[in-house]
Order: sequence, then C-alpha cells, then structure tokens
Amino acid sequence: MVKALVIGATGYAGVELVRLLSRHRRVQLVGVTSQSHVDKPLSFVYPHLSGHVSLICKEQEMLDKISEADVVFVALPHGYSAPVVRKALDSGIKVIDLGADFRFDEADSYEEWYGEQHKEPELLAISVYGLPEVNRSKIKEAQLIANPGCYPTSTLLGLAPLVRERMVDLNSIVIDSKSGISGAGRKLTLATHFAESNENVSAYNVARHRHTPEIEQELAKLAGEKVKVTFTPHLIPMTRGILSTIYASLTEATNSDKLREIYLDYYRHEPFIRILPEEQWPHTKWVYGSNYCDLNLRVDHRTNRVIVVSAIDNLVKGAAGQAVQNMNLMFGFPETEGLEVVPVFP
Ligand SMILES: NC(=O)C1=CN([C@@H]2O[C@H](COP(=O)(O)OP(=O)(O)OC[C@H]3O[C@@H](n4cnc5c(N)ncnc54)[C@H](OP(=O)(O)O)[C@@H]3O)[C@@H](O)[C@H]2O)C=CC1
Ligand SMILES: CC(=O)N[C@@H](CCC(=O)OP(=O)(O)O)C(=O)O
Repeated sequence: MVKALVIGATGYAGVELVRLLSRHRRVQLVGVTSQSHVDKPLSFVYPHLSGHVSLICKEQEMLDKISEADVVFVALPHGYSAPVVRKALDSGIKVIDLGADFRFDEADSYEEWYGEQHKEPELLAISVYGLPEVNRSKIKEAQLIANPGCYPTSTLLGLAPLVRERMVDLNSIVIDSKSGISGAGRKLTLATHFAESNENVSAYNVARHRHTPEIEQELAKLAGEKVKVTFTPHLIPMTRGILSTIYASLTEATNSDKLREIYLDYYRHEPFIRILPEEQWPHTKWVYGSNYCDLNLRVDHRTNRVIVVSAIDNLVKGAAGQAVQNMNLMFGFPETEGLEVVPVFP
C-alpha cells in the first residue's frame, strides 16, 4: 500500500482527491490538512464523505506525519506549496503539486504572471509537467509532478495532435473556454456569489489569464518552436466542467475525416481520451465526475480553419483525477486504477 497525505484537503481540489483516493485499492490515506478546520473530522466539513473517510483535519505544521508518507498531494493556493514541496522532497517523498508553483520551466515566467517571487526556483529543474498523454515516460521517473492547470489540460489535449504534426499556423490559435464555478475554489468571492453568477455568463482576465503562458510553454515543446495563443476564459453558472472551443488556421487544405484519423491514431492507447462520433459535440455533462477528456473536431472549408471542442471535469481530469493518474504512473500501478468511474448523468 502506498501511504498518501493530502495537504489542503478542505479545498475543492483536495476533497476530490480524498474522494478518489478513498476508493483506490493501493492507497492508504494517512493524513489530511486544513487551515481553518483543524481538529474537525473531514467528513464533518464535507458530509458526503461520511462512512468513507474517518480522518481528522490537522494543521499543515503537523508535517512530521510526512515521514510516514510515500506520496504527498499538495492542493494549496498558488504560492503556498513551495515550503511543503521542499520538505517532502528532502525527506525522499514523492510530491504531486496541484497548484501552479512548479509548472513553469523558468522562475521569471512564474514571477511575471503570478506577481510574486518564486520561493524554490531551483526545484523547477526537477519538476515534470504532469500531462500523461504527453509526458508519460518522464512522469514515471519523476519525484516532483506539477499537475497542469484545468484550462491548459483541456486545451493541450485538444491541440496536441495538430501542433505536434505542425498542421496549424502556430500564431493563429484562439481558445475560448468556459468553466464552472468550482474552478474558482471553495472560498467565497463576489464573482462566485449565487446572485451574481447564476443566469450569467462573463469573460474574465481577457488577454491576461495566467494560464496563457502555461499553454504556450507546453505547446512550444510539442511544436519545437515558440507559440503565442489568444486565450479567453469565461465563467458560467454550472458547478463542474470546462468546455474549450479552439480555432486554428490549417497550414494545408485537409478534411475532417483525415484529421479525425490523426486524432484517433494519436490517442489510440489513451484510456481517458474519447474522440466522439462525428455528429456528437462534447458536453461537460458527459464527463461529469470522471477523468475523461472528450474531443471532437471539424474543418471549416470556407475559412480553412479547424475547430476543436474539448470537455473535461475541472476537478477530475483538470485536477484530482489527473493527479491520481500521475501517482499511478509514478508508482507503477495500472494507469486507470481508482479512476474507472462512469460519468454521473444527468
Ligand atoms: N478548483 C479547481 O478546479 C482546480 C484547482 N487547482 C489548484 O488546486 C489548488 C487548490 O485549489 P482549490 O481546491 O480550488 O482551492 P480552495 O480555495 O477550494 O482550497 C484551498 C485549500 O488550501 C487551504 N489554504 C488556503 N489558504 C491557505 C494558507 N494560507 N495556508 C495553508 N492552507 C491554506 C484551504 O484550507 P481551509 O479550507 O481550511 O481554509 C483549502 O484546504 C490551487 O493551487 C488551484 O490552483 C488546479 C486545478 C483545478
Ligand atoms: C473559474 C476559475 O476561477 N478558474 C480558475 C482556474 C482554476 C485552476 O484550476 O487553475 P490553477 O490550477 O492554475 O489554479 C481561474 O481562472 O483562475
């Protein structure tokens, strides 16, 4: 059994990790931490866990527990992971960080887009960007995984085959994404207030969302050259899910059938990627609660552009599920272990 600790278990990403890990046959949860619910049972803070998880929330400083863990999941707001990650790595424990702290190759990019100094810049050299469909072999050897952001996950999986094959103009990519409210975490804010978010759709952080450089960095690795994208996120009144609609100009005339074949081939061994039948366009409800990323695409011959649509559950493939998938790879478990759930519908 692998012993796991979840730091920040009382957040939406952390509690989703606890839900998945509580059913994982090869994992024993040995500790959960919280900032504001110390000494309360986690199942009191989140009653849906009653009867499944009996752990008491501890304060993060109680990291002496760390010595008995084999893996530590960190689900803290960005900027807070670094000291925990350092401590775990120094104790020889593998780390999967769900925040943004270790996603960039360069500390300068983090500092520019997150507006604060990086606290452990030297660890960036050993962190592996945890997108299994792209980085599987590196993940297997990693000590530190930077779990991708939810918007980048939906976008990169939608674009990887086209960008790796250089079938699109790398300066023409436009990404329009819509996220459910849980993407903003459990903390209360005006933007996520019911009266202000219900029956409302709005764009935010236009031309300056912090996931833009993350998407560009990973696309550049696939393409072998710099990529600049236009990325616009929207908040929409649903609980979970991200739908990304991606537009790009084709470098050569091609047709939808040919591109579909490329996608089917590229993802043929991927357990969590579903290329939908021709007339079915991804719905967030079709992936709800699951680790799937549903994709479909079509060529618009009038404009010679391809349109790719991608749907994930932001808390599963966009966070906790992907983290479990990464843990499975790091420990040599079957990649789908603990993640074989049928999406909840309707
Ligand atoms: N929500 C999502 O869809 C996704 C989130 N992520 C990432 O996961 C991480 C967690 O996000 P999310 O779960 O949404 O956020 P939440 O706000 O829901 O949870 C944050 C967690 O961190 C704890 N915490 C907050 N501030 C501090 C602090 N100063 N010191 C120690 N602990 C603290 C909270 O404790 P308490 O509850 O006790 O206050 C809680 O457990 C973030 O880095 C986020 O970027 C990644 C992908 C998707
Ligand atoms: C709706 C909403 O607010 N979404 C968050 C993205 C959440 C996320 O997963 O991003 P990280 O993993 O990088 O934190 C945002 O736009 O910042």
